[in-house]
Amino acid sequence: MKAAVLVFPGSNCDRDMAVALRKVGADVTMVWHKDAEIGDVDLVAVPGGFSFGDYLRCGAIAANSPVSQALKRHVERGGYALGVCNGFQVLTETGLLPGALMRNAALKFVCKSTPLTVATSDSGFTGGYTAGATITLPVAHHDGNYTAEDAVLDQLRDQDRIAFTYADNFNGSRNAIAGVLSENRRVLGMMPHPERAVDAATGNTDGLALFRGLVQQLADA
Ligand SMILES: NC(=O)CC[C@H](N)C(=O)O
Repeated sequence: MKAAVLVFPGSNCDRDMAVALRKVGADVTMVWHKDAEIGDVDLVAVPGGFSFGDYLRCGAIAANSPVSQALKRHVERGGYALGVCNGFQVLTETGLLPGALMRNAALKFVCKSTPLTVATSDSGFTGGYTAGATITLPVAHHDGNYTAEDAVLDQLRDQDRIAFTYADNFNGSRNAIAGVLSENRRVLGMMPHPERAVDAATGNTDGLALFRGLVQQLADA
């Protein structure tokens, strides 16, 4: 699998993402946000962090970086994209995923490990999990409160595009949504951090199945 990890001023999970991808054998290139081309890759990962200091709205300025136009072209070509935390915020701000991430219900930054339900295993990202399984992943955000209009929520449910839900909906997300898929199921945005859960040395490997599943999916394609 060839992967690119985008890097914005203020990204802080870009290297963790690269480590996780390399762990499952990916050939990883880091791409600075001013680059207008990403190159021919299978996956573009948009990492977590505080791009542009979270000014304006989380992810809003990054969504207007030159590299985000290249990201859109990659997705239009049918490429895979994974946005984690700030990356999920960037994907909603670019319009590549529906909805928005608002301030957490308690208006506090939350940093902890939290249980999630795998809502669908029908995607390249979630195929390595069993639907309905509970996994635990770290979260670290202040704007993770997912919202969308009722019609969008209905569509996400009817099209089986909710990837993960919070078992304990600590941030107030509508329908406890922690991650959503695009219509072609090749773009995933999620607030929890699978890339921080890929090594037993750090106490959790529940994120590994996501990266392994993607490699498997690409190998089978
Ligand atoms: N870890 C992250 O990517 C955090 C995203 C964003 N800065 C927030 O706090 O909501």
